[in-house]
Formats: sequence, structure tokens, C-alpha cells
Amino acid sequence: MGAITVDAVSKVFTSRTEKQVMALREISLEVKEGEFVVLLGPSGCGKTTLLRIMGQLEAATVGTVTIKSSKGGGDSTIGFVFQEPTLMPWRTSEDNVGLPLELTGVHKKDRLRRVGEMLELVQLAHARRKTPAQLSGGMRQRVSIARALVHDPDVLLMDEPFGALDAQTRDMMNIELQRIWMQNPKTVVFVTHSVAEAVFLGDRIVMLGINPGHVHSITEVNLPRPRTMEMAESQEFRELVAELREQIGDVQRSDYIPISV
Ligand SMILES: Nc1ncnc2c1ncn2[C@@H]1O[C@H](COP(=O)(O)OP(=O)(O)OP(=O)(O)O)[C@@H](O)[C@H]1O
Repeated sequence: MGAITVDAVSKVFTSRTEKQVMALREISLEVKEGEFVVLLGPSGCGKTTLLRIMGQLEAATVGTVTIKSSKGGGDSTIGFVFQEPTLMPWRTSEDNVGLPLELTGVHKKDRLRRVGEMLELVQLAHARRKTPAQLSGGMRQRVSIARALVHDPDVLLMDEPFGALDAQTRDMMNIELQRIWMQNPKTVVFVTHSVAEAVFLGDRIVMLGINPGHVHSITEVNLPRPRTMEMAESQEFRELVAELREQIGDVQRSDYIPISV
């Protein structure tokens, strides 16, 4: 597992019109080993940008991100899950999950064993020979999660992974993800628009403010695990959701004018 340190990260984008937009300003954040951190905040506050910088898919304009691996030595490894499953349509679940291992030259026998374990973990062993078109949206996302975990990454970065699913499937996937995470502990950073999803999943919720993106607040969720759908009906859960919704409202009411620099 890995610990993530975000140190004074700012990001300025230069658009096609050559106008510069500051998306993030001086974000500092520590994600502890094995922690499940959720990034929450109104549209445009920079959640995806911050996640992409953490995953080295995007460079920070200023500041640094360090991922310290508890395995020691070598580069830290990262698993990604995006809103769209990005599976190869002609490949079976087994072949999609095994792709990262294939690309790094893992021997077929070891690869199949590991892929089998991952498909068991996401409870899709029965669908190993199916292609994405033969799976439901929730099943496709479970294949993506298995693929993201197959190389045993130090951290798992998830950008609205259940945003395209219907409400019922999304609830089920939240329960599933919690089970997978408890069975196979990882450091997770998870982006969402849904306050209830954030409270259900997170150890801590980092609320980003806008104009430009910055850390507005950090909330610890002290509900015991495993969290259940019944728990989501409790007063404590509802109060936390209400408090965070109010915070989002406050953030949104602050004038949003992207800062040009
Ligand atoms: N490649 C880019 N070029 C220019 N501006 C960008 C680029 N990517 C993001 N931005 C701008 O940076 C800001 C933050 O965008 P980002 O997508 O990170 O926010 P977000 O909180 O994830 O939004 P949403 O919740 O709507 O997905 C926005 O003002 C966006 O327009």
C-alpha cells in the first residue's frame, strides 16, 4: 500500500484561446496508507484534475505529489478506475483483467492464476468468458475494478466510477466496493458528486472549494464498518449528509469565476 503526499499543488491550464485558467491553488493533503479518502465538491472545483495529478496523468504547474510504497524500492504503482469502464470490447473479462499483466510480460500461468483470484474477488468468476457487451453496467465496472487491482497497486484512484449507473446499481456497487476494499485493503482516492456515496464509503471526505480549487474542509466519517444500507437511514448518517450538502451550497454560492492568470 502507499501513502500519498500532495504538497502545495497548483494547476494552471492554458486553453486553445491561450487564456490561462487556474484550476487548483496550493492544495496540500496527506492520504494515509490504507485510507479511503473521497474528493467531493461542486462541478468544476478540480476533483478530476487533482486525481489526475495524483496519478501522474497530468503534471502539476507548481508543487509535488509523492506516493510512498510500503513494499519499498522501485516506483509506486497506481490502479485507475474511470466513469467509463474503458474495457476492450473484443476481449473477454478474463483477457481485459489480465491485460496489465500481459503488457508487463507476466507468464501466462501466473497471469491466469492472478486473474482468477481477481474475478473471484469481484464475484465475476462465472463471467470470465464474456465480452463487455454481454455484461451489465455494474458488471463492467466490476471488471474494471478487477483490472485496476490485478497488479496489486500501491494506490487505487477512482474517478466517479459509478456515476453512469442507475441509483439501485450504484448502491449495490458501493456495498461491493466496500467489501472488495475490506477484503483487499488499499489506499483509495475516490471522486464523486454524490454526498451519500461519499459518506457511505469514505474514512475522510475532502471538500474542495472553487475559484480556484482549494481544500475547503476535511470531514472524518466515524461510522463503523462494514457500513450497510440500514446505516444509511440512521440519524447520524443523514445529519452528516445534510451538513456536507450545506457546505456544497456555501461553496457554490461563492461566486464562480475561473481565475485567469
Ligand atoms: N484540459 C483542460 N484545459 C483547460 N481547462 C481545463 C482542463 N481540464 C480541466 N479544466 C478546467 O479546470 C477546472 C477544474 O476541472 P475538473 O474537471 O478538474 O473539475 P471537477 O471538479 O472534476 O468537475 P466535474 O465535477 O464537473 O467533473 C474547470 O474550470 C475546468 O474547466
